[in-house]
Amino acid sequence: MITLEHVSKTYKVSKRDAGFYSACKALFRRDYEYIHALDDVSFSIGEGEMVGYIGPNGAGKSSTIKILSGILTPDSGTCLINGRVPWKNRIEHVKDIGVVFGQRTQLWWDVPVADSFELLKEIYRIDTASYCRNLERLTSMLNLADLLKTPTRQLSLGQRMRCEIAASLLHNPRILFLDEPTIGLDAVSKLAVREFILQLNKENNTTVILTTHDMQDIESLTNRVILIGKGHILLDGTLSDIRKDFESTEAALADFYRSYDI
Ligand SMILES: Nc1ncnc2c1ncn2[C@@H]1O[C@H](COP(=O)(O)OP(=O)(O)OP(=O)(O)O)[C@@H](O)[C@H]1O
Repeated sequence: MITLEHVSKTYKVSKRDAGFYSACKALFRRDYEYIHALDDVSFSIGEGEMVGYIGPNGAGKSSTIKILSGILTPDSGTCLINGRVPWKNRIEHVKDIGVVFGQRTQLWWDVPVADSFELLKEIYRIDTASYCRNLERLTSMLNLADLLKTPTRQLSLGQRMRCEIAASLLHNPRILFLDEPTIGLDAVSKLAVREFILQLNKENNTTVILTTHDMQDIESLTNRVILIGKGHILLDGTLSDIRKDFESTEAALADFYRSYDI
């Protein structure tokens, strides 16, 4: 269903020292630095799988998710999702995927959440019957009834995240990309979000790819983990492959990161 083969991505960023002299110099001559975010990344994920995509800061997780969702084009390599190349068939591809970036919003800041949902209905061209059915189900599962009339800017982080997750699922996607979906949530909201994702996977067989630094998210949601460090895939297995004799997954991961110098 999802295949990524030999994908590499390098960012070219301009660099300059601080200060007026450097700013003037940069007008005439720019220095560039190349950041190899992904280097020969390959994996495949089957329908209905729940996979944790983990690694330290700057490892390349978000870059991978952006490539999988069609936002970013890799420099080399191939990616096929349900037979489509995400960055080439974007319009068709977005109908199949839902994306939640925990640090960004897809809701319009100043309008009530319900209006954002209506806009998404038009953008995704969701027919009215399925929209109403999905909205009703998501409202009850994520406990949104009291939030729908509130403008996004007035929601707490946890409330907003529940609305973000609902927004990403209104069009019934077969694949859900979650990039740190529980960041900053309190314990109750975390549990509610986890429970919801489990239920979604069980009932709809939705494929879920989850990136997070929260090992409890990984432990409770996924049975397969792909570990990336400095743009390379280091491990594709289970949490017990990482954990081995360590007391906690965090300790095992820290040791793993140290041993790979990542
Ligand atoms: N738009 C960009 N321009 C330049 N460099 C970028 C850009 N986006 C990411 N990078 C760099 O690419 C590398 C991988 O970044 P990425 O955001 O994919 O990592 P990540 O694993 O998601 O990190 P985190 O856990 O901190 O979110 C980092 O070194 C980052 O600085």
